[in-house]
Amino acid sequence: MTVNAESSISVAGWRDLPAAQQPDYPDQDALRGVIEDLQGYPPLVFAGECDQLRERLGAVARGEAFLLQGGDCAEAFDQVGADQIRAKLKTLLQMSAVLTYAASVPVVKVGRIAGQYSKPRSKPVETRDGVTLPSYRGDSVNGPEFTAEARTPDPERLRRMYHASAATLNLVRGFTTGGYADLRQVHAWNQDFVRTSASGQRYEVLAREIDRALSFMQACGADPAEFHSVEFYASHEALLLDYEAALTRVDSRSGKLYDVSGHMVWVGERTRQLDGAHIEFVSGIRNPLGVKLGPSTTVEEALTLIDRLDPEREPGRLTFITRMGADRIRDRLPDLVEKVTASGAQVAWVCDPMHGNTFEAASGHKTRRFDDVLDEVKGFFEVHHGLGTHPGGIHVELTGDDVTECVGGGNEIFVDDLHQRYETACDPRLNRSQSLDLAFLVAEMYRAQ
Ligand SMILES: O=C[C@H](O)[C@H](O)COP(=O)(O)O
Ligand SMILES: C=C(OP(=O)(O)O)C(=O)O
Repeated sequence: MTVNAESSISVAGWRDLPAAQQPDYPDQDALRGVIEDLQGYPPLVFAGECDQLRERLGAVARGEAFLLQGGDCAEAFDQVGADQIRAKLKTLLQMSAVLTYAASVPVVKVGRIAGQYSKPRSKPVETRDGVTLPSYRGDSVNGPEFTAEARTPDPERLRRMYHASAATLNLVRGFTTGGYADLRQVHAWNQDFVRTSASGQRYEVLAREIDRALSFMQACGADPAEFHSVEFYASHEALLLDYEAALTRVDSRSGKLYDVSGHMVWVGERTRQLDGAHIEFVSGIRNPLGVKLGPSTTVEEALTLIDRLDPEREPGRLTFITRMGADRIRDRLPDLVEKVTASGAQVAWVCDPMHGNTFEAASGHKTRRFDDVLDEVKGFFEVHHGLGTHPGGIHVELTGDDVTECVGGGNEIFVDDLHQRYETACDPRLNRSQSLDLAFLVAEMYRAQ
């Protein structure tokens, strides 16, 4: 890889276009200094890994695999610890084991991890007791504390994001290849969950079937390498374009540009304007791309996004992550899927059942109901079943910790419990038990089809 893509093949076109949701840095010289440094830092991921993920997502688009994408709403610098990273990974591995069995296809595992530090916000400022300050935009931009100092965008935080992402990826690579992800161990954790969770009985049949399948494999002497390590990829929202551009490099093998800040990047619902900087930027990189599609998305927008981002119609290049809301998915999704499919494009369709289902509880906590999350996934499966298309996966905000941020689930959390462990830096996440509930329930849906 050569450094600084902007001096060779260009991704610089985005600079002439309006870029939504960018921080207003008071010190532009400091920003330039950090960006120059970042341009010289080593890649966090390799182009070949991005290509491999694109191939895996190609299988999702063709209906031969399922995508499990999940992790924090917003990673935080003070949460880059072994325990937190291990707990997230453990939860994703447990979910993936259940889904693999139920779907009988490979599950492509992608974390919202090692780079998910930047948040688009509905409002640029926040007012408390008559004091107005810039909104918190993620640890890569400013601090969550409500003081003028913390809320002032600081470019040094971009450097911290790079180092936090590198440390996280390093540990994730160790965990996923160094024995921690052994399928028998993951299955034992799931059995433990089934035994101890309030809703566990419901999942006993499935857990027993998985147990028998594993025992059968063992009796046959089958012990494939895939049982002992997993492929795991990192993704985040490509929001801060100065950072993403600084980490965009020319791949020496192909001469093409890759954003080496993560394997997959996505463009969010608030920044996917067709004439905006974000779509222009990602159109120039070879990473597999996601685009979030909310309930206002028109068929024309979806088709234009395909023309811009996947002109070669390459399965795996583009994933549409729909986030309609439980009450709208059955209305809004069918037309999009039908017309996109009729156009001949082979995108992967993935359901984010979180972002269309947020509401504010009387206590002031932003929350989501587990039942709405589940209902949106159900609607997603129903729509695809009705059209004969592939429900390609789920994209979920979750943590491995026992937080109390979303209400409902097997070990029911009530609105009055929210204050107990409400720790998210931005939006509410499913906790470990709710995440596993979701995996078992999605597995049941898959089998019902
Ligand atoms: O995670 C997504 C967005 O950043 C988040 O939903 C925005 O939340 P806000 O409406 O509180 O700004
Ligand atoms: C901001 C996010 O989602 P959306 O763009 O769908 O609102 C997110 O996934 O963090």
